[in-house]
Amino acid sequence: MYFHGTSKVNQKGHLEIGGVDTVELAEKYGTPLYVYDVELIRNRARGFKNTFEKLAVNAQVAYASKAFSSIAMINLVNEEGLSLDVVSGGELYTAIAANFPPERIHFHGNNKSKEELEMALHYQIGCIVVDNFYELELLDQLCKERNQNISILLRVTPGIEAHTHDYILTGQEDSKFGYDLQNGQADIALEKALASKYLDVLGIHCHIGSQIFETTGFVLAAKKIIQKLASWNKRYSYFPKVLNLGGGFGIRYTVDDAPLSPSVYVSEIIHEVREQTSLLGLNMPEIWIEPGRSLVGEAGTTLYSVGSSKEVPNVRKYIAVDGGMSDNIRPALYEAKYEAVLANRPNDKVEETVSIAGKCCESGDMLIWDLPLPKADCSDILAVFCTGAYGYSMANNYNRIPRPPVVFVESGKAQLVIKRETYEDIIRLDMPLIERSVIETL
Ligand SMILES: Cc1ncc(COP(=O)(O)O)c(C=O)c1O
Ligand SMILES: N[C@@H](CCCC[NH3+])C(=O)O
Repeated sequence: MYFHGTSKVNQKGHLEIGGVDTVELAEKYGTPLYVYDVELIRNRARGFKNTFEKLAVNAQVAYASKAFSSIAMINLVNEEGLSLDVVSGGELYTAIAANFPPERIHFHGNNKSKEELEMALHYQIGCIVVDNFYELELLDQLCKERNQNISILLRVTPGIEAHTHDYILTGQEDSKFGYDLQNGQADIALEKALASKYLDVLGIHCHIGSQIFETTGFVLAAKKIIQKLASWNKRYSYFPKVLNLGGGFGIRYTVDDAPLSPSVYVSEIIHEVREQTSLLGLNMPEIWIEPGRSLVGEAGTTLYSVGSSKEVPNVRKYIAVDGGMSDNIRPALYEAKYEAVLANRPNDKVEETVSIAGKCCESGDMLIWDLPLPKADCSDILAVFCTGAYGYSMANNYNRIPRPPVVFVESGKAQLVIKRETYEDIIRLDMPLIERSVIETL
């Protein structure tokens, strides 16, 4: 069994994370429960930052908070001196509520609303990553009304097909995101942005996709963009201060995944940018990246209580847990694979192969197919590894299931950072049906 970060088997024979016994965590906070290994997150953050420092490159590492956003998480990101990428008013609101310095916030999104852009202007955030012509005009107009300037990055799609699941590809030509680098759209966007009195074009952004295991896509994207920058330099006398190459660095969910270390991704990208810029006689821009999954994914473990089971003779055995697609929709959405152990006896001999079902009323609510396990029953706790990214952040209330709490563990201490939702929370926004005669017409 592969253990991430500080996870190990302790003297009681239980799974321990961050020096805390997970069986005790399950007893204290109940299940399902998301547990985050804070030391692992810190080490990843430092791994990215230190590589840039060693290579003497001006850089910003921005945590893509869509992977997991909460006030404590944003506090941790701030403690580690990272910047922050937000993609909605809700993520921005969380960052502001966590007292994150607005000047280190970058705002993404392919359809930011007027209200969201106004919010970003109000808080004077570091930059807005402009995605399309509609946004460019809207932002320019809002800045004019407020007589305010804002820094922007232009998001381009470099026409790269990274090797990953189709649903998490973003850098290809046929994508809803960004200005196409090759068909002239990006040139027009730059002309328009440079002509604006209010928009300061700080740089260019691209993000080619997620859960990527090779450097080829990043390197190719960097090369294509720098070649375009050379032509923009000649044509518009414009050269960006910043080149943001996005996130997408892959992690190890299962034995089949072989991610590179942060230092390899970063060094190869920097190598290419240095080579291309010096070849074309250009300055070295500041390099920004936006890791999400690679900072928090492996740090998260979900603890579930084992419940019912069902044997389909000669086919398979289902074991159901007290969560499912409501706290982890990735298997249903992307056929994502996970590994798991029994937290209360991870070293016990494997006796059978079972499939882990969730409790939602949906046949597709399966968390793991064909998992080798000891014979498990309702006295067992199942620990599913690597659920830290896009787990809580994509959790939902399907079947009106309350979302689980989140606990941070570090150096033998546990802290509840998101409470368990209650049934009252579930009906909080509901309004009763009222007499037709008293309903006001619009
Ligand atoms: C623009 C942008 N930046 C960063 C990320 C973070 O990606 P990941 O979590 O794969 O590092 C995403 C998500 O894919 C994204 O869309
Ligand atoms: N939510 C996706 C990745 C999308 C990343 C955001 N562009 C996942 O769980 O893998």
